[in-house]
Amino acid sequence: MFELLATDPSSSARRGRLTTPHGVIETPIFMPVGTQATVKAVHPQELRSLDAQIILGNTYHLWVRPGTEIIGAAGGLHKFMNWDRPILTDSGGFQVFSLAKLRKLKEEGCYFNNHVDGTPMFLGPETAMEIQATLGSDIAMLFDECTPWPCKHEDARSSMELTLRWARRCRDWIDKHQPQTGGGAQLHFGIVQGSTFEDLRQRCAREMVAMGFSGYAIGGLSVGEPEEDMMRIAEWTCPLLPQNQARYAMGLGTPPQIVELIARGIDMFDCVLPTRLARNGTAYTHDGPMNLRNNKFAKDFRPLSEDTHPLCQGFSRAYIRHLINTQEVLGLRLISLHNLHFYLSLASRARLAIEQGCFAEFRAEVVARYQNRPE
Ligand SMILES: CO[C@@H]1O[C@H](CNc2nc3cc4c(=O)[nH]c(N)nc4cc3[nH]2)[C@@H](O)[C@H]1O
Repeated sequence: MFELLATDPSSSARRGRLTTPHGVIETPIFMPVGTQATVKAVHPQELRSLDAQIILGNTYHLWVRPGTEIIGAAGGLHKFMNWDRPILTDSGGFQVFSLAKLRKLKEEGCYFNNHVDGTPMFLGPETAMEIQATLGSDIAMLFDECTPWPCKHEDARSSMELTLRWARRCRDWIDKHQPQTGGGAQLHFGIVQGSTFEDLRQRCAREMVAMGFSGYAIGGLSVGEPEEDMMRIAEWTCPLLPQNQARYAMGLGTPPQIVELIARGIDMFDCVLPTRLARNGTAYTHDGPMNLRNNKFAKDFRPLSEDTHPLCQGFSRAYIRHLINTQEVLGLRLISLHNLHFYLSLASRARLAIEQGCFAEFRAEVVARYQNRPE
């Protein structure tokens, strides 16, 4: 259940609260990505110290390895990974198209050879629902086709119509196998497709909402489309999604993109950038990304940042640069913790700004100060 707690007079930003079987999520929220049952290099207790309220898992990856038999025998994904707060699992559609080999897309679903050992597999709407029921995630995403970008209107339409037919099959599966609602019941989010076409996005939103899910994601974003298209798609779609349900922009984004999407009515975000870029030495700051491998930090003994996680305090830029250059594990851990702190506190500052009626000033400050070029 999603409660709308406050709205911003200067934009479509909202302050909300989403209740799930493993806990309450305050929105707007950033969700650290934990694809293979771990947020890379970060301990669950560190995630709690970062105030991570919900993390992501992935159906495709966990089904391929270690497999649902093992995770089921462990009692589900929470027990398996020792994480007792909410988990959202993506349905696997995106990863099948971005990772698997020799894919054959059919009406019933997708046949492919998995990316690890080439074993032939099949993933369709009902299979994706069954896997996520076994994982026991708090929020399960419907099985959809992430429409590639760019594409022609007719291709976007047929892809979006396939996503709607698959959504119907997910709906029927849920009604048959998980009819209970509330309490410990798994939530299911629909995913709106339609590429960069307003008519398709609006038709998909209307038909997805008519099937009645617990929340809605905007899919088909962060696939290479220009930022202005990303923002326009959010503007077209959010007004057609229920005010009293959560909206989730999948795979997004940079700090300014997140703030601009909050302003357009998005409540939930996931992005690999804070953890992925940490592994190549890039730390986020309010003034933009800072690549610590750069020679100019060789004798820079200032702290990583004035605004960082307690576990990252006491380490200089020069020291962290040394760790990254020598592939020392502590280097990627420190920057991962710092970047997750940056993204999670950005969301927390947005929540406070909406509550205090100063979101417009917060938005202007974040966007003006952040320079997309690495320092
Ligand atoms: C730009 O970074 C690359 O791109 C990914 C982020 N971008 C992204 N767009 C997505 C769209 C969808 C979708 O339409 N449907 C479903 N079910 N899941 C999705 C997951 C998505 N993730 C990162 O993984 C990274 O590789």
